[in-house]
Amino acid sequence: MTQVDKNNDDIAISIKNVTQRFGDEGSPESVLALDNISLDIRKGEFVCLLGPSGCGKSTLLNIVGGLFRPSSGSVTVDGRLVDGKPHPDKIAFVFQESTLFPWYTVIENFHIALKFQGIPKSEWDDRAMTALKAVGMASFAKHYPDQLSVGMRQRVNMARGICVKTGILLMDEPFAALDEQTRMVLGEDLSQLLAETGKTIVFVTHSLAEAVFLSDRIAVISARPGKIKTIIDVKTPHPRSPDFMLEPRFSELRNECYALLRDEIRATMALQRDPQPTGA
Ligand SMILES: Nc1ncnc2c1ncn2[C@@H]1O[C@H](COP(=O)(O)OP(=O)(O)OP(=O)(O)O)[C@@H](O)[C@H]1O
Repeated sequence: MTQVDKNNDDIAISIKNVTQRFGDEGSPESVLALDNISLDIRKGEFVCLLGPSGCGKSTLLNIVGGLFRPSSGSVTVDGRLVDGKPHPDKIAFVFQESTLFPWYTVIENFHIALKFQGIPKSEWDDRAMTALKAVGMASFAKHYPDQLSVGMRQRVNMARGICVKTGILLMDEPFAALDEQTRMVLGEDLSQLLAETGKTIVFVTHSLAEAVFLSDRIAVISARPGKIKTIIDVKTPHPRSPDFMLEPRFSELRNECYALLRDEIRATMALQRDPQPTGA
């Protein structure tokens, strides 16, 4: 399914007919990971990529982030072609594992990211402390990463992604290693930060509840080769409070996502049991 927004000024990321094949077509190791994906993401929008394991969510995120070039199709960010090169002035990443440098303190880790972005030194502390306060970690600025719990490290990691002045944040299962309560609190923090900063966020998750709680739109992706199966509009403004999860609409959307995914998960399991011989 193609989702195209007609108002180009409003579009932060435009993904057009992106197909990704790993390995040479016809060779035994060839994998068609993404098949003709098109999606326009508006400025300030929060879009989740939701789909079964191996459907190509991370591959798509990495192509959008310029970590590599797709086999065919294109991605533009603010109208500029992302040509297999990272654009650290426009796009920041937050990964599942904390990517903090262990030999620097929390605040020094922020300084490095801000320096890399060319932000004047006079702004570093203000920016870092504002972001750390937003995730309740200001009193840990002088700690080293290994003095923090996994959840605390990931809060810092998220705050660092937010404090840099890119308009776009790509988040690949940033809460996957965390317990459910911490995930919920960080989800609330993220919804608040989204409302305050107006960043465009593309977020990969396996959690249906997380997808519904955070997203403006959920792109449900089919089993490999990944295609957009449907787009679900959530239509509740940010910031969202935990009360949103008690609304009947929340359960309805969650159930809708599950109904859409169930067959895809079965298809993935069948593919894993009985892999296609070549090129699938
Ligand atoms: N560098 C690579 N070389 C070869 N195949 C790859 C490469 N990266 C990904 N793949 C394959 O492409 C497919 C999609 O992988 P990807 O990691 O994007 O899926 P995903 O939806 O993010 O999975 P998960 O939810 O399990 O993290 C998988 O079959 C994977 O094995």
